[in-house]
Amino acid sequence: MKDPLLITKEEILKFYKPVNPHTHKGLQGHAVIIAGSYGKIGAAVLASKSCLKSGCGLVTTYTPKCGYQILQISIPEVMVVTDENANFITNIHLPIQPQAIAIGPGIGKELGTQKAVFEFLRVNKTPLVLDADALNILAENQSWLELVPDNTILTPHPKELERLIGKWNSESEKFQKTIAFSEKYKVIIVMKGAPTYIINKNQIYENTTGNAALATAGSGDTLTGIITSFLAQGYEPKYAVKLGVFLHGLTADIALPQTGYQSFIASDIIENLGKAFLSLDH
Ligand SMILES: NC(=O)C1=CN([C@@H]2O[C@H](COP(=O)(O)OP(=O)(O)OC[C@H]3O[C@@H](n4cnc5c(N)ncnc54)[C@H](OP(=O)(O)O)[C@@H]3O)[C@@H](O)[C@H]2O)[C@@H](O)CC1
Ligand SMILES: Nc1ncnc2c1ncn2[C@@H]1O[C@H](COP(=O)(O)OP(=O)(O)O)[C@@H](O)[C@H]1O
Ligand SMILES: [Mg+2]
Repeated sequence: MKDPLLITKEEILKFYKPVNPHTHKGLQGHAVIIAGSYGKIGAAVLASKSCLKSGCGLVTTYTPKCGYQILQISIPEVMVVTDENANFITNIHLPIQPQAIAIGPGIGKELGTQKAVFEFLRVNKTPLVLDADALNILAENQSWLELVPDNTILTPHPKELERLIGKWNSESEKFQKTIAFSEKYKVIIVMKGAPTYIINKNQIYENTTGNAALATAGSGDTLTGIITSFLAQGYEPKYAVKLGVFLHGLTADIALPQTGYQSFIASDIIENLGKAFLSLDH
């Protein structure tokens, strides 16, 4: 295994694009977040808000009917399209053509949702981020991975990774299996953890930001929103993923002196995105 390349501010600044003063929301990208089910609409809220707060021009969230008011009231800037089902997603129909789509946070594994994910993957050609239950559904239906576009970004935590690639007996076996999976399906894998690694075929990158404050519910959901935002803004997947992982971790490093480890919650990631961006501009 090659030594990982470090994701540092210096590396990020090689491809980071400051916002063009003449841009408008139509140029800043339109992202769709497919997320949520009864009791887990918070995952949709966190992913959608972090997507908007990372510079995406327009965000549409696709969620079951029970998420409609929650989303409209908690984030008025986000547009909402609802599924025909009240409590979970059963049939994904998007009335728009976005530049990037994320699917998975909080969607659950109901049979109807599994079928909707299959139908979606069968027709979708848009750059994609797969997280949480979308990964769990794919782990149980591995042949569907053939439907995933090249350079799709997968963001498993260790348990989700294990469901996808099987158990490992050592760290080096974990990397070997993840590299093999990335090569087989031509996907980019964010191996979330402390630290987070990015596996892009046989390239390995190690993130240098973040701390244990991120060990809190919904912090992965916000990472999904952030990466999807950069994909929608036109960053190539290999750059969207590095910028997303780096800034996500940086929010926790910035917040730590104020929040300590214990009182930091996923909403603090979103709250500190502004300072994280500003630190790239200086
Ligand atoms: N507010 C909302 O709406 C929220 C909604 N959410 C949504 O809920 C859904 C279920 O997601 P989930 O990740 O909680 O459940 P699941 O996939 O069974 O994994 C849990 C198991 O994995 C392991 N594990 C995890 N991390 C690990 C690590 N770093 N290192 C090592 N092990 C680790 C750990 O296993 P253990 O150590 O306990 O054996 C743990 O028990 C999903 O759709 C998500 O988006 C959540 O985002 C929360 C906020
Ligand atoms: N101890 C830690 N140090 C650094 N980052 C961490 C730590 N614990 C968790 N994280 C980060 O927090 C996020 C957790 O993601 P995930 O488990 O999917 O959360 P959720 O599903 O609740 O949103 C990942 O980005 C992971 O790297
Ligand atoms: Mg998660």
